[in-house]
Amino acid sequence: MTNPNVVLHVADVHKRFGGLHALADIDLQVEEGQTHAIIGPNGAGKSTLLNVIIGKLAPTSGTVVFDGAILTGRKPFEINQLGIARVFQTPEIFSDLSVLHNVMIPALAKRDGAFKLNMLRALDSETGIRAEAQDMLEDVGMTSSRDMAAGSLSRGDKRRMELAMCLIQHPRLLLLDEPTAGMSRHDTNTTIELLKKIKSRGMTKVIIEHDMHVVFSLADKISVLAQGRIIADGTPDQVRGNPKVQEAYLGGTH
Ligand SMILES: Nc1ncnc2c1ncn2[C@@H]1O[C@H](COP(=O)(O)OP(=O)(O)OP(=O)(O)O)[C@@H](O)[C@H]1O
Repeated sequence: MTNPNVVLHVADVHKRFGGLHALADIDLQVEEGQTHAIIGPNGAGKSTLLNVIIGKLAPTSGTVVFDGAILTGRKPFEINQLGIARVFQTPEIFSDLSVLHNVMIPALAKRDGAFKLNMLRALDSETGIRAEAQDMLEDVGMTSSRDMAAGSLSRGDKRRMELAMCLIQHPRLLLLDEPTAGMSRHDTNTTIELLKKIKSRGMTKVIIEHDMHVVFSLADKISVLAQGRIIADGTPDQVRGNPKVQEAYLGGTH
């Protein structure tokens, strides 16, 4: 039976790269308001799965349904417009522009349907979006960096800025690809607190993460991928106690 709380359903998805079966038989159901972590060893298929969800890769077979709409076959910007935003492993930012302007651009692009070069000229006249971008920067604790060139930020601050760039789009589903990669323990803990704050507002999140401290601090549900298949699925306690997971992942080098 279909669970009415499921907002994202990856149904029977396969992805082949030539002879490599990178995703096999993937069935993933993400419930509204939950933080769903996808973990697994290197090469398990996590990024491939995320890329299938956001429309960057077409599955070989199977479908992805978000909030009743079939995503399969749609372009990444169309999927973004339906309410899915992604925080990348490597932030995509405009290095020469200020932090504030970087946060304004996704809001303008969403409003106008696509990014246009003349947006850069119009940035200062967009007072409403400017005020909202300032609020987002306050949320991620970056008000004092507002006028700095984005390229001069530390790695941790770039990632926090990118989170503000996603939040300003008011996504229904936020996809996070290793949000704390390369961060110090202090920045990691700040990011965990920030993501908990977002969760308390009811935003649904799918998170790929290698750091088990982050996963177990944030996740309501965990799906474990190994060699392209989901080998376990459940609450953190269920997954932690699953011998298959311990063998494939937790007991390994991670
Ligand atoms: N575009 C591609 N063409 C061919 N093979 C690919 C492509 N993208 C990924 N693969 C292969 O698919 C498998 C899954 O890769 P993927 O990057 O999804 O794993 P991952 O779980 O995200 O790994 P990591 O934790 O190292 O980022 C790997 O064997 C990888 O080499």
